[in-house]
Amino acid sequence: MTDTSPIVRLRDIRLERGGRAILRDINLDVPRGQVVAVLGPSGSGKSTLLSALTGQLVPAAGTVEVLGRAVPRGERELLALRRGIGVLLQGNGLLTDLTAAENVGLPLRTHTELPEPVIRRLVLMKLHAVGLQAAADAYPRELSGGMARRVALARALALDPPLMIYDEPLTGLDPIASGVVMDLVRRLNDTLGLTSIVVTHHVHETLPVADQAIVIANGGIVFAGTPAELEASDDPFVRQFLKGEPDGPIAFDAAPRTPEAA
Ligand SMILES: Nc1ncnc2c1ncn2[C@@H]1O[C@H](COP(=O)(O)OP(=O)(O)OP(=O)(O)O)[C@@H](O)[C@H]1O
Repeated sequence: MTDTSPIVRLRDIRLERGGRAILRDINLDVPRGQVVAVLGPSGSGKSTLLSALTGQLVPAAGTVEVLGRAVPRGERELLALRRGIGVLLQGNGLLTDLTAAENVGLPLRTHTELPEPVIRRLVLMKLHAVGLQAAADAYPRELSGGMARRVALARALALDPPLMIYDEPLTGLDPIASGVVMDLVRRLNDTLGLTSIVVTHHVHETLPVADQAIVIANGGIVFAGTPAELEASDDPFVRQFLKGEPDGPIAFDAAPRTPEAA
């Protein structure tokens, strides 16, 4: 039977950093199979939200369920959960003295006891999935920014996680490389049966491949809906964010300012 429960479920979440509430009253369901864009101005708390999904940040209030279970506290259980979450971080995180293939093979060598020929085969499959099989023996410095991002993506996919999290996947990429990466995010999501959460402020590159979008601002979710609904919204928060205007209901420094957020 197909599991129709949300792959991520947040209920009444409050997230604090340094004793200050960054996000409050967050409720969110991420349905399986979707690409969900998490948008918001710099400093609004997008990365903070992600850290609650991976168990790096324990909420001050509320519940977080990922992959059908409450995010655990224990180190061993957290490691098991994280094997089911592929994370592509902003800086790629590729090891410079390893080839593309060795970078992609790293999670397989660290977390499985698969024999070397099987690992080699899996690595080539992952590189093929991102269109870079021919670059297997190249070092990161020999790759363009877009290619390096795709190698990092192949590595995030190495353990076949059902949930992919992308934190600003387009940072530093030109428009063509950005298009290639976002197309890949969508295609891999659909062909591998994944769910993808894409945190970004690259709204116009991300919305075309997203099923749902949420906008975070002023310490909460100010919009949740489809990209078409987002574009059509006349909510002042949404309009200000989409137009990138400094004046409006979103505080310029994006720090929560209301008394209850203190
Ligand atoms: N370790 C920390 N201690 C204290 N405050 C923090 C910490 N990390 C982040 N913050 C604060 O939390 C707020 C949200 O930061 P966060 O990185 O989640 O925002 P973001 O939306 O991901 O921003 P960006 O788009 O710039 O990456 C910011 O005001 C930031 O200064």
